[in-house]
Amino acid sequence: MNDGTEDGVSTNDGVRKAAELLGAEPSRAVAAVDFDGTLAPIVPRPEDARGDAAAVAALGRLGERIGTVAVVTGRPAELAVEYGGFAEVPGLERMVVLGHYGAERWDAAAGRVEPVGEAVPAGRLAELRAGLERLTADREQAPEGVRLEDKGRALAVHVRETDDPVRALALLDGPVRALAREVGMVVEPGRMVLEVRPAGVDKGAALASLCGAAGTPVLYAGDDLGDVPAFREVRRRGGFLVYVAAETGEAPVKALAAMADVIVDGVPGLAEFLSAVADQLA
Ligand SMILES: O=P(O)(O)OC[C@H]1O[C@H](O[C@H]2O[C@H](CO)[C@@H](O)[C@H](O)[C@H]2O)[C@H](O)[C@@H](O)[C@@H]1O
Repeated sequence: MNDGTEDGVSTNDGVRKAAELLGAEPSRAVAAVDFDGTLAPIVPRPEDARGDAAAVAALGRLGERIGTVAVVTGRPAELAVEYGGFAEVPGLERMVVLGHYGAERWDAAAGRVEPVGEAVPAGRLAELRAGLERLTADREQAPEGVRLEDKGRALAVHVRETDDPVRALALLDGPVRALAREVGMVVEPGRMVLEVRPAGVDKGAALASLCGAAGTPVLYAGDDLGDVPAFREVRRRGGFLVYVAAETGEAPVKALAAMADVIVDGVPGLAEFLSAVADQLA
């Protein structure tokens, strides 16, 4: 954890404030975290990402003390459950995973994924897949190292493994947006990635449906642009926000840093923070 002095809030103050908020009504309280870059360290290949054992255990410790713990992610819910290693972790027996930015919900208690809302027709996804395959095979528009991740309901174009990711993103941005428009989907930019996903969902709406009525005490932690709607929703509800600053040397996400109550150093910083909040609640 850093001392959070950039925004004038020490992390110790943050731990105390977060524990006070969640502890005021523990049975109603919600603690939700993003997956990649928050609970799982960033790695070059999406399929190699795994939940950090200390961070997952800390989330479980919170789960033993409050009503709801959740993961809100752009990943398919089932994949986040598998990569997160949530099975058998004490305190996560009732956890919720909201996948695909809220288009899927997995409840640990039921052990299955339910779709939320309308799915994009298979034909449009096939059209998008074909367009992105053509684009990423074209070396004039997609440099060596560009990778396509097929997530079923969405596709992501990754540039982390190219020689110059910033240039690769600049080259791909226009063509990816054009393909998204053609199939009526939207582009979600993230850390070294451009994702094409269905419109009509975001992490703010997902979190709102999880929290329900106003007044639910809520803490949220995230690291990327896709978390901005969740940060806004939590701010609107008077909740507590943790920005997980990148450990990989990437530029900070200013919108998150500006709204955060506390800034922690990467996934290990979040593990330490959640664990300290759980200690205070004990
Ligand atoms: O909402 P999130 O849980 O943060 O998911 C957002 C995207 O994360 C993944 O990509 C990111 O993590 C990869 C593994 O560490 C990394 O290689 C990549 O550069 C990051 O952008 C994931 O692959 C995407 O599908 C998610 O949408």
